[in-house]
Amino acid sequence: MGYQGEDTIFALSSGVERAAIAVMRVSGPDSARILGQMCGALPKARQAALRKLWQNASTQDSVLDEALVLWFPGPRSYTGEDGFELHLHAGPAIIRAVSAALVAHGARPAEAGEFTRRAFQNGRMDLIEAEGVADLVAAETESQRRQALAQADGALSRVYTGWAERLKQVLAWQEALIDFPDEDLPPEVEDGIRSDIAALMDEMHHHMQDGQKGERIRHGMVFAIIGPPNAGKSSLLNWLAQRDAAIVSPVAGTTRDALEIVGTLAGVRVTFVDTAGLRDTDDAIEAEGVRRALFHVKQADCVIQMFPVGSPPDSVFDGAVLVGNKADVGALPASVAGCDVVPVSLLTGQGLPALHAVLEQRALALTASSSGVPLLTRARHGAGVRDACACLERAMQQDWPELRGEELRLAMRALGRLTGQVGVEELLDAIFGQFCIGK
Ligand SMILES: Nc1nc2c(ncn2[C@@H]2O[C@H](COP(=O)(O)OP(=O)(O)OP(=O)(O)O)[C@@H](O)[C@H]2O)c(=O)[nH]1
Ligand SMILES: [K+]
Ligand SMILES: [Mg+2]
Repeated sequence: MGYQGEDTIFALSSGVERAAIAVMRVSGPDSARILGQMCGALPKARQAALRKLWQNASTQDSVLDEALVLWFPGPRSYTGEDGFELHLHAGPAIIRAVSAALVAHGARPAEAGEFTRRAFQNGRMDLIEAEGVADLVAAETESQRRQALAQADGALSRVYTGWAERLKQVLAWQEALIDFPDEDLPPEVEDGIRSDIAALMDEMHHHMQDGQKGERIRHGMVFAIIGPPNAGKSSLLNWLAQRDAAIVSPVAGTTRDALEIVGTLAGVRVTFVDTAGLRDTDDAIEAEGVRRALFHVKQADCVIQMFPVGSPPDSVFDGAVLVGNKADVGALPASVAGCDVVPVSLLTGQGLPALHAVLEQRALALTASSSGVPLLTRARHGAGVRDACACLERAMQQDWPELRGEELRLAMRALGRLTGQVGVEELLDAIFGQFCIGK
């Protein structure tokens, strides 16, 4: 038998909004006893059975609900422990009564992430996969769903365990050098070690450079719309939002506070920020708006720089999508300062599908893996890979075989911490505390 939590825990595992059915999930050593006390003889393992639920089945005292009951004996369960699920009618009074009965029989409410934590401690999944489960529950967009599903399924874990396996090989060669210093080991051994380490470092560097992309998918990106007053920035925001989110008027300096709306581009969550028109001004409030606009430019993953016909900008922000507006009233240049202009008219709608396609391409480029390797999705992963890489760098500079071996071992430890194979006890509270109750 694997890890058993001391307590038997329960939680409502379906959403909290009004629904027809509520799923109560129970896990722990007393599961069989408690289920027996509530519904009599246990149903067949992993097969749904319709049962009356009682406060006490043996005396047929107080029927609580009629429910679908699923019995999951360990270790082939989500947590690896004995557990069961009750699919209840979702009335709040039923949920309260069943919860009270579970407590009366000795179970206690689960803490956030406790089911998945037990699954991890029972070896049902590693830490990276557990984090994928948390992301899956929180996924709102297509790209978040795809990324979390792959991670929960072990795609990212396989990258890290693959690196750890290769390091183990390198370490074996390194130990041969330590154990047989006087033998005539061929010089290829030393060369092989160095080139293997170099190849690993190369892959780690690529992975770290892609690091922001996975986090962009998880958290979403920010696209800031900036430009001079009356360029049509708020008009563009409204078109992206498909509603009148921002005030549009012919008065220059209409927008003061930055205004954010959330949408998606190519399945990626994007927050669009409309900002105050950039210009020198004596108006203190407008000046504060300009200061905030420039702040948003710094924070943004992508800048949409707008200008109206007749007023091309002197300079273009680094990496900006440059949009020329009001194509209906005059001609726009094909490019400004070496940057292509996307010509549009928010008034007539001309050029807007093409602009949308450009923005989608940008969203994809900012989130696509450049190496084909799954993206790292959390700062924790970035820090772990960085640690491993730093050890390898020191290993490369080491001439003493023993010291190089030590650095290789430390690099393996850093990778082991990522998947939860070594020394993570102190991390677990932080990681699983971010889960919702019932997962
Ligand atoms: N002719 C024409 N007018 C436009 C177009 N797009 C916007 N406008 C008008 O230009 C004026 C300014 O538009 P806004 O969207 O408020 O411009 P803004 O950049 O947000 O302006 P500030 O918030 O003041 O910086 C409004 O009167 C719009 O109706 C366009 O494509 N063609
Ligand atoms: K305006
Ligand atoms: Mg505006």
